[in-house]
Amino acid sequence: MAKVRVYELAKEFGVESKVVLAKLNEMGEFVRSASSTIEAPVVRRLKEAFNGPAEKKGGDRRPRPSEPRPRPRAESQSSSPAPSGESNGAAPRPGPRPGPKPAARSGPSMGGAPKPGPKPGPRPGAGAPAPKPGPQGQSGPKPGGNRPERGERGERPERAERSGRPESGKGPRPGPRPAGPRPGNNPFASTATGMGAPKPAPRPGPRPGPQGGQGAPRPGGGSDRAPRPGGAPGAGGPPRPQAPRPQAPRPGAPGAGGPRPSPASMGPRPGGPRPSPMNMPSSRPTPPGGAGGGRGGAGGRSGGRPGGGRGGPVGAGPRTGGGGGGAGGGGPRPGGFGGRPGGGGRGRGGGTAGAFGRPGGRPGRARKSKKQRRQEFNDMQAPSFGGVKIPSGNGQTIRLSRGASLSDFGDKIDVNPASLVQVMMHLGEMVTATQSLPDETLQLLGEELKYNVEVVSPEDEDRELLESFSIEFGENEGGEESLRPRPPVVTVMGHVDHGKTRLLDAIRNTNVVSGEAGGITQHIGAYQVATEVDGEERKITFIDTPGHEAFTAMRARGAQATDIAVLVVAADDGVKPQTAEAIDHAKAADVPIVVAVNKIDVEGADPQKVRAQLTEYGLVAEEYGGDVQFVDISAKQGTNIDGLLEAVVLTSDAALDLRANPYQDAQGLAIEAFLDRGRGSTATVLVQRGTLRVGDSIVCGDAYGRVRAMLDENGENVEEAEPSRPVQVLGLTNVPSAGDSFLVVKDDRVARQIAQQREARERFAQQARASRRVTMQNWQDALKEGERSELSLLLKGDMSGSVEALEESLLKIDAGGDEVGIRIVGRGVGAITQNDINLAATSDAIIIGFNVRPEGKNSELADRMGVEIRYYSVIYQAIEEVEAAVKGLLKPIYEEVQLGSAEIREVFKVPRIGNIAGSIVRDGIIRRNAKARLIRDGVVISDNLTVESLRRFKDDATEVREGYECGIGVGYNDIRIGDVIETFEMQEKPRD
Ligand SMILES: Nc1nc2c(ncn2[C@@H]2O[C@H](COP(=O)(O)OP(=O)(O)OP(=O)(O)O)[C@@H](O)[C@H]2O)c(=O)[nH]1
Repeated sequence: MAKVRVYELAKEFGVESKVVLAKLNEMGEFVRSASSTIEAPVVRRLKEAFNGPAEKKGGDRRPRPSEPRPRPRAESQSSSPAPSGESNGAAPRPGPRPGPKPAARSGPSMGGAPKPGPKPGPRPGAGAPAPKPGPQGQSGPKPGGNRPERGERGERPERAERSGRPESGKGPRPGPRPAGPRPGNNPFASTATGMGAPKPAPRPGPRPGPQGGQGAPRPGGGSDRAPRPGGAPGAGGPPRPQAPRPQAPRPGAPGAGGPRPSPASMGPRPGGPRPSPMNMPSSRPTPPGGAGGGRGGAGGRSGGRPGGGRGGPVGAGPRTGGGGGGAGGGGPRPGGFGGRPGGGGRGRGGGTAGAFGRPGGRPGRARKSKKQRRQEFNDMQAPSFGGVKIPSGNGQTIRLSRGASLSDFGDKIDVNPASLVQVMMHLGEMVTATQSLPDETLQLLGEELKYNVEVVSPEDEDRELLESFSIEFGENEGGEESLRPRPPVVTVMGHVDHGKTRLLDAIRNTNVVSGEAGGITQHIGAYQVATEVDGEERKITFIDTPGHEAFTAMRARGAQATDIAVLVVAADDGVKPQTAEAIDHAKAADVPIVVAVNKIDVEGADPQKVRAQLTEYGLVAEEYGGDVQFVDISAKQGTNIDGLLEAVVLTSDAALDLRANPYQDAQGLAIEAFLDRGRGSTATVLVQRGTLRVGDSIVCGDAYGRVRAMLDENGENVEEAEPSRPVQVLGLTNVPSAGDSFLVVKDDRVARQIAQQREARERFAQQARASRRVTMQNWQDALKEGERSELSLLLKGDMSGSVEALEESLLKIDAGGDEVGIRIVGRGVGAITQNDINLAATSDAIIIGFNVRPEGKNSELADRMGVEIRYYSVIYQAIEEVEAAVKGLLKPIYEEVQLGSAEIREVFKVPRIGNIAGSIVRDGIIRRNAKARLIRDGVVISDNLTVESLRRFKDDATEVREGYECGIGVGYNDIRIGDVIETFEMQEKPRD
């Protein structure tokens, strides 16, 4: 739903804007003025708030007799239970009910009161019985009938006055507003009654309806009541928007709503109102109530309500007694179906529609605005997905963040996420509204609904964020003339123990230019060295974190810091698995490789063999005609380190054009960062373009601040850092993450705003990840949803013995046969590392930490990545908990549970949708999306059906209860009058 303004809602609810504002306040939504807009979710809650109370209180609310009805709507809600009489009228709607007039009571019998009624509530969905006017009549007879509320709402004060009956008042009409809350099933429910009506005579009189007797208090019915303005629930049911207000009754109008054109044609049925096809607007069956009314003289007329008329008729007709209707028959309610004035008694009133159709009343009055008609048309056109009607798109593009949920999707297209969940079920995917979804799923849903879904990556989002500040990240400013050469940035990769760390140490100590050895005393994550090549001093920057993990982690974040990879291969060991992996990663990043054949000092070392092996990976040495530099070295002995540096420089010159603009504001990447107790946030950044200076305002990830000081790898202060220079920056507000980009902005305010927006984005993303996090607790849900059938664990312990014992015990857990299993995706000794968390995240595993804890900030990392870590120090406790979780994983056993059945009383052909069964619920409830079967003469004609659509009049209903009419679509066209639709659902059966 689109945003609406407060005054529009007020109009819809039939109250003053300040009442809505006050209600919003109560709900914790602070809205400034009547012209402020409200978000769709709030509108829904507000509607519930206005309608809901009515329902619940239904009975009570009745207009208090005495109450004058000041503001009709408002009051209605507050009003106390009106005397019975009033109840009748009460429209379910929110509308304020006019105060019930004392008179109302008269009708006690109608009682709406009587009924247990309590639930007068007009709640729409509920199907509540209530208000239906028509029903009154019928319902009157039926117990259900009592929904006082409706009546109340329905009426508007004025009307009441006119009518002279105070009582009538009750009905404050719900509303004049068209949009009025839909009463759910009820308003028309009465109608339903209508159907019922035909049935055994309704119970006549019994209802205490205030109004006269209508028996039922239902709105519609109440004879006495003054006509309710359109609202009368009774008849017309809830005040539908269109419903005409009751104006004075028009004489001719048949109370009942006059002839209803409706298709329904159920006409034949005696009193019954015709069920209009549920769906069809036009057809609504007449409201029973009306009927009743019809009879009741008075009531009949009441029909006065413009719109209402119809109700009267129908119902009325038939149920005479019932209705007692007289009462009201329809009385006067204006709006409702109630009879139109004239029509009162008669039933058919102006051409109204049938029960399911629009309210009676003169066509003129009921005339809908263009907008309403268009909306209605659109609704009818709305495609049905799995029984849910959702306005489809027109190929519009909607942008969703990577990992968005159905809830996010719903917000973008103004559709309730619950409907999207159903659509996904229809598409064969069980997902929850808040579950983060993969790109393909979002796109699939978009295709189904005819939207072009564009999933935006975090990098794109960040680019857009910066663009909103007119900042471009990642490009050198200016033309060629502003570019200057910059040193290559190198990462050392290779198999375990092949000497990467030793090589980085050796390079540090071989600063050819400075001639210093061991001068570097600090590890800051990267360092720069100088070497002479062809008599020229050339600098090289080394990332001081060996291995391809950091390299790939950085790339995974969209950051590429490395220009050249040095692949270390031990000459005595040759190519190993991680050597191959490193090659793959470097190639994937399109980074040239220089091979350092290490450990040539070791006996048995065979550098040529390494060259030969690597040709299989596409790395062919220059001496063999290839373009890859191989340098034989000994990191341990410091042999040929400068040869390696030279090879790096030459490769850089040959394969790369490393230039950057040093004259712009600095941009680059955070290599590593930590919180220093004395100096605060300390981040090593690699400047990629521009020059970073002390005093610059910078933002790095979600950290920002002003550069207070910069230090190099020797711990010395640096005033400025040019491209490819790594420096440690002090002055950030918090600690950024490795791979975060940094940039200098014009002032602290911009830095803060960018950082805050990034932080908010990350928080949302984190919430999304956390919502899909796999935990011991949500395993059962995951299993039920068919997402997984095994519990994956990663075990970490303080000793290999305890890890083995734990694994052995866990694998012995009897999880219930083959249904559910335990899978150990990894095990190890020592603290929980980043790799453990990565592995657990990618395999949806839970980490079991036995006497160990995450190292460093890995606990936060696990949180961010949605990985649960459970800590134990007693092995039995771990086993017990895992066992409990696994047993819960046992797949549930389902059994069929009957929900209810409905008899088909009319078949409506709806273009493009198929046949809809105009039915009356005979027992239980009919619930949308429930499974169904079609039974004809006791024989199952079709099984495996689904209640794809369920309507009460024009409104979609979630469920419809016994005694009410509804339109049911089961996606099966061979349905006939007299067939029974039986619905059921599969419920989980507890295991023994
Ligand atoms: N003889 C000899 N030993 C070396 C040489 N380079 C490294 N080593 C030894 O090999 C072992 C592993 O060296 P590291 O530098 O830790 O290897 P690494 O690749 O960093 O290992 P990981 O950090 O585990 O991946 C150490 O004992 C080094 O002393 C070398 O050139 N010659």
